[in-house]
Amino acid sequence: AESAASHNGGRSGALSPPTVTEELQRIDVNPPKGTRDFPPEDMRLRNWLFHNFREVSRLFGFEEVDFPVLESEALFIRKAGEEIRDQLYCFEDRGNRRVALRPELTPSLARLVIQKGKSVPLPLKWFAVGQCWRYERMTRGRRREHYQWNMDIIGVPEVTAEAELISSIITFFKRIGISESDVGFRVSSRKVLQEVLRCYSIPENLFGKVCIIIDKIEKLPLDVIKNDLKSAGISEEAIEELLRVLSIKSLTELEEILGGAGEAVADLKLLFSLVENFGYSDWIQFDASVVRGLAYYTGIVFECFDRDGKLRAICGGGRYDRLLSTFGGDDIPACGFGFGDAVIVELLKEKGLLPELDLQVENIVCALDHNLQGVAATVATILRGKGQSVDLVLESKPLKWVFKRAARINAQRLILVGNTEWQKGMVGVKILSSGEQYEIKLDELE
Ligand SMILES: Nc1ccc(Br)nc1
Repeated sequence: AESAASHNGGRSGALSPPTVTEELQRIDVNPPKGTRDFPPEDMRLRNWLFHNFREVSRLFGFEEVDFPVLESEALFIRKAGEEIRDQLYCFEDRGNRRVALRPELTPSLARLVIQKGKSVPLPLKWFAVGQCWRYERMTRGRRREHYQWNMDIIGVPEVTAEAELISSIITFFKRIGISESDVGFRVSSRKVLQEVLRCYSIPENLFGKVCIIIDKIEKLPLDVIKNDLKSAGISEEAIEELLRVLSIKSLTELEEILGGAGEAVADLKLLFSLVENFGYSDWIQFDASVVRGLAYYTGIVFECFDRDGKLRAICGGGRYDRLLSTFGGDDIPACGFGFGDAVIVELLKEKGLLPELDLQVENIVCALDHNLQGVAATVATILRGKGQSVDLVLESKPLKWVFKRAARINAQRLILVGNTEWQKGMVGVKILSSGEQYEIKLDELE
């Protein structure tokens, strides 16, 4: 009954035929809305992308870290009106804890740095590649998950850290064939806004909220921005000055307006000179309107854009010197960036730079007679022991089927185990690209 049951769809007990509804009850085979599967060809591209993320991180001496995709919701509750908060994928677990699927990696990194405390001497150069989530109403049909590459330097107050991070991103672009004619960095500092707000005695605790409002300046009508700033308690005069400063397009002009004594101008001048030392001046430009949409940035901020203007920001980051102390940690300076796995693929498609990543198996091994299946497995084990990939044919199949599979998996070599050859301790080898074939002793196979 048991074996028969296994043949009627695994239903135990009476051998009644499946009812119509049971047969029609096929699960939804698509992934949840806004999420992606990675079948082999997509997984090869993702692995190629992540390999380049990790290779650049290694070249810059960064250590890989990771955190749970599920975090306490409290890590992401900030009161500055950020989109990331509005779209938090959060819920109450069975222990009545408020938890969230992480929307970004930086708060988790800050948590781990505080947890490690003095046991991890500064500076820290950590990187992570992790899936991040948002719950957005599907009306906009956007994704709800993406993978982010994050690089963070913890414990360095100087802008040499930001220069290093920008250099690492440019190194990544160069590795995959993207040049300064394809993309650029818009760079500014939140200290520009801070110095304006201070001139108008606007309290520091409004700083984050003002930045989040201004970050939407390209997406919302100007009068909405002005109303939001007014509602946040910013005077009309201060609003006019803020908007004037945000339209500045050169450091020289910025210095004329803010004066040369402030940190904003000093930081930006030093950053641009450091980036020039790397030979990367053509990659970056000052743009006072760059503020980024995360409340915790306190200094240099940057984002990378495609010069054709067809895509959303490719990556972005900046300095966040107060984040650790807001979590109750020491006052440790930090900066970092996030680089998503989706826009970069759109850019590579646009530029015809997607890599050719075919499956490649070195050997397909097949027993010509069923009684030689064990020998075929031994041949596979020997080859694998030599570091060679082997697709072992696991069933009795006609040779035509084997050749068809060999072509589909792009095998380089067909190893045939047949009685005639095996009597002599030999196996048959066929090089599938040239058609060359020969017999060889098993212990000479390499
Ligand atoms: N933060 C975030 C998370 C997930 C996606 Br898709 N985009 C942005």
